[in-house]
Amino acid sequence: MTSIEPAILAERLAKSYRGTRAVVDVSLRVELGEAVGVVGANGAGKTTTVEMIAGLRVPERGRVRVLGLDPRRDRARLRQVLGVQLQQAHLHHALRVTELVDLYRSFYPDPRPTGELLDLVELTEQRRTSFDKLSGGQQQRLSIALAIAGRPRVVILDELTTGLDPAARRRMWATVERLRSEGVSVLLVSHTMEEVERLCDRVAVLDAGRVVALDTPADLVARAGASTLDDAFVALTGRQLAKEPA
Ligand SMILES: Nc1ncnc2c1ncn2[C@@H]1O[C@H](COP(=O)(O)OP(=O)(O)OP(=O)(O)O)[C@@H](O)[C@H]1O
Repeated sequence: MTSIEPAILAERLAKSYRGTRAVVDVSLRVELGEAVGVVGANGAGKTTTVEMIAGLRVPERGRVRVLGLDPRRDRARLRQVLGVQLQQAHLHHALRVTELVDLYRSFYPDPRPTGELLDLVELTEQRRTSFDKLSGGQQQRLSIALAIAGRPRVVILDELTTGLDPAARRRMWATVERLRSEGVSVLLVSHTMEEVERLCDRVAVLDAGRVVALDTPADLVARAGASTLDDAFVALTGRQLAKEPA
């Protein structure tokens, strides 16, 4: 691992599930300290892509490197530098919030303090609540705290704010901005154009398992001859954005 390696390098990834071609050909690169958004309609292949980058799914084709590490060969080292928050957290439901946070902290040599993590995601009041008694948004916020417990250098956030109320969403954005100010590289899957515009340097637009555009938000808008990123998305993919639940 050298310092000149990009944070994330994904080359020509492909993955099918029993005949469904989820990812056909995806390449993307996240430079050190950069935040890249991944947008696309439901089923475009976003989660499958980030799961392959995180080493949670084996690509059928293509190559992934995270800070120069191979997610499969260098699994133990990768765990020390990569934080992953996925759409559905598979956590031990009977454990309390602090127990889960402390369990995750125990995996790392220099974890963030428990109090700081709970504070960042505003779960201090719920610290003694078991995971299965948290609301959906609280579970989501906890999964973000766990993803950053080990001070990762790269984070993958899959639908960071889906299901969060507007105030919680803004706090999550502030958390990502703080990570960025610490030099953390970010790959962020999102359905919210406002979110990627605010948080990301560049945005990859996925459609039917392929990257159809990868550029700064401003250049995507200009290239599509659109006036907003929402409009650019529709022009680039021919699809309406999935509406978030109110
Ligand atoms: N475990 C699985 N088994 C079978 N098919 C799957 C599985 N996971 C995803 N798929 C299919 O692969 C395709 C891509 O799914 P994926 O979850 O990667 O898309 P996505 O862009 O993240 O969608 P969303 O915005 O709805 O989260 C879809 O057609 C989906 O139905």
